Amino acid sequence: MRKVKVDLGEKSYHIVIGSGLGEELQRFIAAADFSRKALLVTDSNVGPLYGQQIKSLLQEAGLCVELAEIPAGERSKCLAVAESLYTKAIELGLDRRSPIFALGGGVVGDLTGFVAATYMRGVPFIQLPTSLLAQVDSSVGGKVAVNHALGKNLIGSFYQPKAVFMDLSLMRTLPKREIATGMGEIIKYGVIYDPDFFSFLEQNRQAVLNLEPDAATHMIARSCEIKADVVSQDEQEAGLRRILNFGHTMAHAIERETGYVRYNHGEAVAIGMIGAADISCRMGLISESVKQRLIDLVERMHLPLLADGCDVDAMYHDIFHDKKTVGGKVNWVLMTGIGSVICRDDVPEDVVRQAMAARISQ
Ligand SMILES: NC(=O)c1ccc[n+]([C@@H]2O[C@H](COP(=O)([O-])OP(=O)(O)OC[C@H]3O[C@@H](n4cnc5c(N)ncnc54)[C@H](O)[C@@H]3O)[C@@H](O)[C@H]2O)c1
Ligand SMILES: O=C(O)C(=O)C[C@@H](O)[C@H](O)[C@H](O)COP(=O)(O)O
Ligand SMILES: [Zn+2]
Repeated sequence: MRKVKVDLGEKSYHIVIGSGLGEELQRFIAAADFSRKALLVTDSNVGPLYGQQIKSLLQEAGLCVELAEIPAGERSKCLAVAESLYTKAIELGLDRRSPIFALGGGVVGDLTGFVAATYMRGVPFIQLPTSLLAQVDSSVGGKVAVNHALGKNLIGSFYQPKAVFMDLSLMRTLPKREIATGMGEIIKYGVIYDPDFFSFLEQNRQAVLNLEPDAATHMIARSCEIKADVVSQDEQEAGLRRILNFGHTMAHAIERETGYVRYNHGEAVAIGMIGAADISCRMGLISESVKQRLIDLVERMHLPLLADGCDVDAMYHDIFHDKKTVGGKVNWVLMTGIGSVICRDDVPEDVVRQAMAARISQ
């Protein structure tokens, strides 16, 4: 078992990483000051696999738990589904100390966190991430949100969980495509922070894709350490935290233009990272060979290099809804090498358009 601390003063919490974490979770609940009534939110794929098992664990720990199942998929990350969860919470009589647990991927985590942040102005929230992407990224750091028809994650808050329990054994049912999806965000950590981690991924590609225990534990723990380090220094994205958004300016435009269904988030991030590397190259910040190293790793992790169903004008329009766009200026996270990035708000329109055109299937 590994533990990583997210150091945020009174809001600090631990990420617990291991296989079969039931007892750890029960000990945490026993020590917490929660009301008895609790809500466990999951989705229609994860619920049938693990819903009852986790519900029983929580009941054994003394909670009176109701299971709420939302339809699987990004489309559920919306205000209408959030409202159905508020209704459930009110009907169950959840009070200000009632914990809400998110059991699932990033969709369940972001949506449930948003509900926990806003129901009665905030109730305890615990992340039980089950997808690779959720374990390495979305369950950590407290960004909670729902999507709006006009853009990704546009309605949200910063709301930290009380704890995160990552049980690697729950990922044995994860489809291969979802493992590759998680790799999109994992590669990001190598690019923005840690060249040795990037090399580790290059050298252990098959072991990490197979989620072999040692390789997977290192990959997940190192990703969490990097995210925890960044978030601990800049919880609300005043500066440094922007680097966690590497690849996301184009990714969010691709997701919006394809209705949030054609590409998984981590796939869109993979395409967006190459787009950002391309801009970096055109701006003279990196060489072609550095960009190619990223392209090679993305491709070898079975992630897409090009987006179908997008056009440059629409994507260019979308980036002005990005949260890093301030005063009409888009803040791009660009590479200066493998392991280092900078923010630039002076990328010319034609450079952005050329890089976008290069990422679109013709
Ligand atoms: N808050 C953040 O910091 C942050 C960071 C990264 C991504 N995100 C968000 O996370 C979302 C993407 O998360 P995701 O990739 O986990 O998508 P997801 O939640 O849709 O999960 C992917 C698929 O895998 C299934 N699944 C999950 N765990 C499983 C398991 N153990 N066995 C079998 N199937 C399982 C789900 O039902 C779903 O069909 C996006 O909305 C993205 O914007 C948020
Ligand atoms: O935690 C962060 O900070 C991130 O940017 C992580 C991203 O991987 C994640 O997709 C996040 O939800 C994007 O945030 P947004 O603020 O661009 O919506
Ligand atoms: Zn992301």
